[in-house]
Amino acid sequence: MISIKELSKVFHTKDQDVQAVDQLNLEIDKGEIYGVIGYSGAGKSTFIRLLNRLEDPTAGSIRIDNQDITSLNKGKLRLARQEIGMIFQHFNLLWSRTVHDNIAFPLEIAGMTKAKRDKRVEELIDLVGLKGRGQSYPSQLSGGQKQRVGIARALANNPKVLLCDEATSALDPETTDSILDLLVDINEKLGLTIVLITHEMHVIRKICHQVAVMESGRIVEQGDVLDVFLYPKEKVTKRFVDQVMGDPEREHSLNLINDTYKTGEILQLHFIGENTNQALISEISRSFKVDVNILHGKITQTQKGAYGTLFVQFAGEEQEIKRAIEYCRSTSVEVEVSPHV
Ligand SMILES: Nc1ncnc2c1ncn2[C@@H]1O[C@H](COP(=O)(O)OP(=O)(O)OP(=O)(O)O)[C@@H](O)[C@H]1O
Repeated sequence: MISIKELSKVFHTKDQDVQAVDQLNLEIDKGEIYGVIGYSGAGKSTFIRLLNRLEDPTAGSIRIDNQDITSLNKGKLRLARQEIGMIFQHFNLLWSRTVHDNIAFPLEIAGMTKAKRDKRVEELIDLVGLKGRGQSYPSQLSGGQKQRVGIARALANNPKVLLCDEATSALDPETTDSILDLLVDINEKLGLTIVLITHEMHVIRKICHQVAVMESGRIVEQGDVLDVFLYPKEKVTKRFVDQVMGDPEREHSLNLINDTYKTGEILQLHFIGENTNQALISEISRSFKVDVNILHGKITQTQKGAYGTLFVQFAGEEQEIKRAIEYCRSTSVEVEVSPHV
C-alpha cells in the first residue's frame, strides 16, 4: 500500500545542514495501523509531512497505492492529497467556521454540491460521535471533540490513508483513549490504512499493529507490535517499552517474595500472544493438587494479543508441583522456575 525507498530530507539552514530523515525504507500494508515512535528531534514530523508532500524530499521515493507521490506535479498532487487525510496535534481547525463548515471545507474544495455536502457532513458527524454539535464553533468544544472534528474533516473525501501527527499529544489520558478507540473503530469499519507518529508507547500498545522506532532520521527497529514489545533489540526501543511495561517494584517484590515464600516453587510465567490468559491458573489448580498464589505481575493488551509476566507460587506435594510445571511448559506460556532478580 505504502512503499518508501531511501527517503531523505535535508534542511539547509544558515548555520548548518540538518539531515532530518536519512535513507528511510518502509513498507506499510493496506488496512494496517502503523506507528512510528521516536524522541523529540528523531525526524517523525518531517517523515509524516513527506508522505503527503507538505515537505518535498531531498532524495528517495514514496509510492502510495501504486502512485509515485514524489514525482507528482502540483495539479496531480492536489488530487492525490484527497486520498490522504491528515490530523494534527493542535487540530488546525478554522476557528471562524462551525463544526459543520469545517468538515464541509475539503468537500467544497473538491467541488461537491451543497446538497451532497450536507448529507456527507451529517454522516461524518455521526461517525465521529458529534451528533447535535454541527452548529458549534471550535472554541465551544473540548480538546477531544476538536480532534473528532479534525478526524471527520480528514475523512471527508474518503481517503485511503489517514496520517496522524501526534494526534493525542495535547489530550488528557482519558480523552486520548477515546480518540484512540475511535481510530481503531474507523480502521475496522472503513479498512483505512493509518500511519501515526507519536512519542508515547501507550499509543503504540493500544492501537498499532506494526511499529517502527526512529532515531536520528533513521528507522532503527521495526516489526509486529507484540514482537517489538517482547524482544526489543535497541536501547532506545527498550526505553520505550519500559514506558509501558517498566516495573520499578520488580527487584523489591522479588526479594520480598523470596524471603516470604519458602515452600513450594516460585515461578515466573511469561504470557505471549492472543491465546494466553489467566485461565491457565484456574486450570492448574483444578487439574493438579496444587495451590496457586499470584504474587506479583502485570498483563497488558495490544492489538496483537495479551502479554506480560506473572510471578506465582505453586504449593503442595513435590511430585504434583513437578507435574503442574510440566503442564505449564506444554502451553504457549514461557516458564522460569525460581527466577532471580
Ligand atoms: N523547517 C526546518 N528547518 C530546519 N530544520 C528543521 C526543520 N524542521 C525540522 N528540522 C530539524 O529536523 C530534525 C527533525 O525534526 P522533526 O520535527 O522532524 O523531529 P520530531 O521527531 O518530529 O520531533 P518533535 O516531536 O520535537 O517535533 C530536528 O533536528 C529539527 O530541528
